[in-house]
Amino acid sequence: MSCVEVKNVFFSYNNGDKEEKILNGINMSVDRGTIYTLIGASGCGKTTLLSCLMCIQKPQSGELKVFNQKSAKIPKLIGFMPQQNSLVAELTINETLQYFGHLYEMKQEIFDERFEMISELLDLPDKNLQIRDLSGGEQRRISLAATIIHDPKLLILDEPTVGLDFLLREKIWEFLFQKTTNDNVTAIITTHYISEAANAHRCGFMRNGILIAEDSPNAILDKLNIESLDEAFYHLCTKKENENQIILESENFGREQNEEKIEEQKIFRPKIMKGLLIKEFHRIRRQPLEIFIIFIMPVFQFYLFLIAIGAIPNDLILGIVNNEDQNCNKYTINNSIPIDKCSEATFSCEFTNHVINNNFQKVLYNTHHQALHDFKESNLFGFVEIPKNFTQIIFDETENRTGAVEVFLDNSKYHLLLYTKSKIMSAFLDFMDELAGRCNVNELIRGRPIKFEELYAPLSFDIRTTLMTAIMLSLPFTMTNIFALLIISDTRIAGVWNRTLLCGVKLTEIILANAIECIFISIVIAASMIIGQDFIFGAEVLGSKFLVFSLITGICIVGFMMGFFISILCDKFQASSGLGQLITILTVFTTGLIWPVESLSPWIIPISYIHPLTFPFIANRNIILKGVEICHSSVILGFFVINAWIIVLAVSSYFLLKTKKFSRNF
Ligand SMILES: Nc1ncnc2c1ncn2[C@@H]1O[C@H](COP(=O)(O)OP(=O)(O)OP(=O)(O)O)[C@@H](O)[C@H]1O
Repeated sequence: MSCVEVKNVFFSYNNGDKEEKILNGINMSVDRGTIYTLIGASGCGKTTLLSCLMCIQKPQSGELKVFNQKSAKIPKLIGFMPQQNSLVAELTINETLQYFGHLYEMKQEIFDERFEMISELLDLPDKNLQIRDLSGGEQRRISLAATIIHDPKLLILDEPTVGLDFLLREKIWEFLFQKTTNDNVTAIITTHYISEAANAHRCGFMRNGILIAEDSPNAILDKLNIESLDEAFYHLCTKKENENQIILESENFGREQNEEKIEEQKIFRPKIMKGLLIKEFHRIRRQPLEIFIIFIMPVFQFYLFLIAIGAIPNDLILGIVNNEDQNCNKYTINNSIPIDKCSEATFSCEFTNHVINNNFQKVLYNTHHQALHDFKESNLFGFVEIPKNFTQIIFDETENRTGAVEVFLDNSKYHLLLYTKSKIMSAFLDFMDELAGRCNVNELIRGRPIKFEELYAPLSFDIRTTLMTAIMLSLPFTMTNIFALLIISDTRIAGVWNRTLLCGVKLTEIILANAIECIFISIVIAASMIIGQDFIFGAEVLGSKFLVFSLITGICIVGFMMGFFISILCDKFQASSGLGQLITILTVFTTGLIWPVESLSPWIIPISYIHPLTFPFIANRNIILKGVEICHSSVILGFFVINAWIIVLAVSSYFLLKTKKFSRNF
C-alpha cells in the first residue's frame, strides 16, 4: 500500500523569456511504513519536488498525492521540515514548540508528553534558551522537533541531519526506524550524506529533474554491481542521461493508496488564534527596540512636538525709531495721557509702550540708520519707525493723511514674521480703540473699517494647536506603517509564514491575528496621545475626545494595513522600505500637514484627495478647534475614508496573499 504517489510531474521556473526546467517528468512512489531517501547533486531539484508534494509549488503538469489526496488538505497528518529553519528567532525553545503545538491544536497533556520525549531524543538544549542564541545544529534540531511534535503519519524532511554530529544522526535514524516499524509512519528524506541513504528502505537518485534510479539500496548496488552507495552516486551522476534511464526504472508506481480521513475544519479555531497571538506577544516583548518603535515612538514624538512647538517667542528684540518724540523714557505703560490733555499731547511714546512693551524687548534708536545698522549686524528682529507727525495722523479727520508707522521685519524667519506682524497689528488696533474712547475720536479716524471676529477656535489659537490636529494623526500613521513593514517583511523573509501555513493555518487566521495585534497597539497609542494631550499638556479639545481617539485608532489601523500590504507586495526588504518612505513623504507634502490643501499645486490635489490622511486631518481639526460632532459632514467623510482604506487594503492584501502564498520565501 503506497502513501505517496508522484505521477509524471513537470515543473519549470519562468525567468523572463527563459524557461528553466527543474522537474522533468518525475514518477515516484513511497510505501507506507518505509523510509525513502532522495539523493542527487546540489540543484538537481530535490527541494522543488518536496515543495510540489507540500503544495508550496504548483507543477505545470502531473499529479502528486499523499494518502490519495492533496497534502494541503491533511496538514496535521504531515510533518514537513523545510531546508530553511523558518523559526521565530526571538522565541525560546519551549515557546517555539508550544507555538507549533497550538497550530496543530494539541492538548496540553499530550504536548507535554511529546515535548519530554522529543527533548530526550534530540538532546535539546535548555528549553528557556532563545532560538537566536542557539548554534546552527541546535536550531536544526528544534526545527526537526517542531516537525514531529504532533506525531505525524508522514514525515517529509529536507536535509534533517545537516550540521548534526554523527551520534545525533544515528539517534534520528533510530527514531525513524522505530516510527516506521512500530507506528507505520512513512518518511521521505533528502540528504547529502550518501552513507545515510543505506539505512533507508528505498532510495531514489535524482539527476536534472529526473528520478534515474529508485529501489532498495542493496538492489541498486546489485543492479549496478557496485560495492558502495557513494560509488553508485558517482556512477549515476556521471553517466550519460539516457544510459541511466535504461538502468533503473521505478517498478512501484501506480499501486493502491489508502485514504486518510480529512478532519472537518471549523470556521474559528481558538487554539490556533491563541498560538499566533502568543507568538507575537513573546516576539514583541523580547525586542525592546520594537516596543519603543511601536508604542513609544509615536507618543514620544507627539509629546516632543507639544513641548517643542508653539511657545511664545519671549526674547524677540524690536527697535524703535521715534521721530516724533525721542525722549520716551518718561512714559510707562500705566502712564497714559489723561482725557483733558488729548488735544495738546503727543502719543507716539504711549503707542510704543503699549504696542511693543507687552510682547517684545525694546531698544530705542535716534535714527533710521542706526536701527538699520543693528538690524543687519546684531540680533535685532526688526524695528518700528514712527513718523514725525504721528499724533497728527491719528487725529486727522480728513482723508488726506500722509505718513505712516513703518515696520521693518526679518523676512527670513517666516513664523516669527507672522507672529510679530499679528502682534503689532492687534496691539495697534487695541491701542487705537482705547485711545478713541478716551479722547472721544470718531470711529472713522481709527481707521478700522474691517473688524475680524474669531468665530471658531476660541482656544488660544496658534500654530501649535493647528499643527497638533494633523501631527496627532500623521505620527501614528507613519510609525505603524513602518512598524508593519519591518515586522511583516522580517517574518516573511524568515519563512515563518510559509511554515505556519503548512501547519494548516488559514490565511484568514494569519490576517485576523495580525488585525487583533494591530487594533490593540492602535488603541494603546491613541489612548496615550489623548492622555498626554489633555492631562499632561492641557491642550484643549472643543469636541468629543472619543471621536479624536477613534480617528487616531482608525488611522493607526490604516497605517498597519498599508505596511502589511506593502510588505506582501514587495519580495525584497529594500523595495518595501523604499515604498514606505514614499508614503511618508506624500504624507508630509500632500495632506495639509505643512501646507494647506487649498493651495496645493493642481498636480498634487488628486494625490491629496486619495491619501488616507487628508480628510481625517480636516475632521480632526474640526472636532478639536470647532467642536463639531459625529454628524458633521467633515467628520463623516473622515471616518468614511478611514473605513474605505481599511476595506480596500484588507481585500487587496487577502488576494495578494492568495497569489503569493507558499511561493519560496513567503
Ligand atoms: N525562484 C527560482 N527561480 C529560478 N530558479 C530557481 C528558483 N528556485 C530554485 N531554482 C533553481 O531550481 C533548481 C533546483 O533547486 P532545488 O532547491 O530543488 O535543488 P536541490 O536539489 O534541493 O539542491 P540542494 O541539494 O542544494 O538543496 C536549482 O538549480 C535552483 O537554482
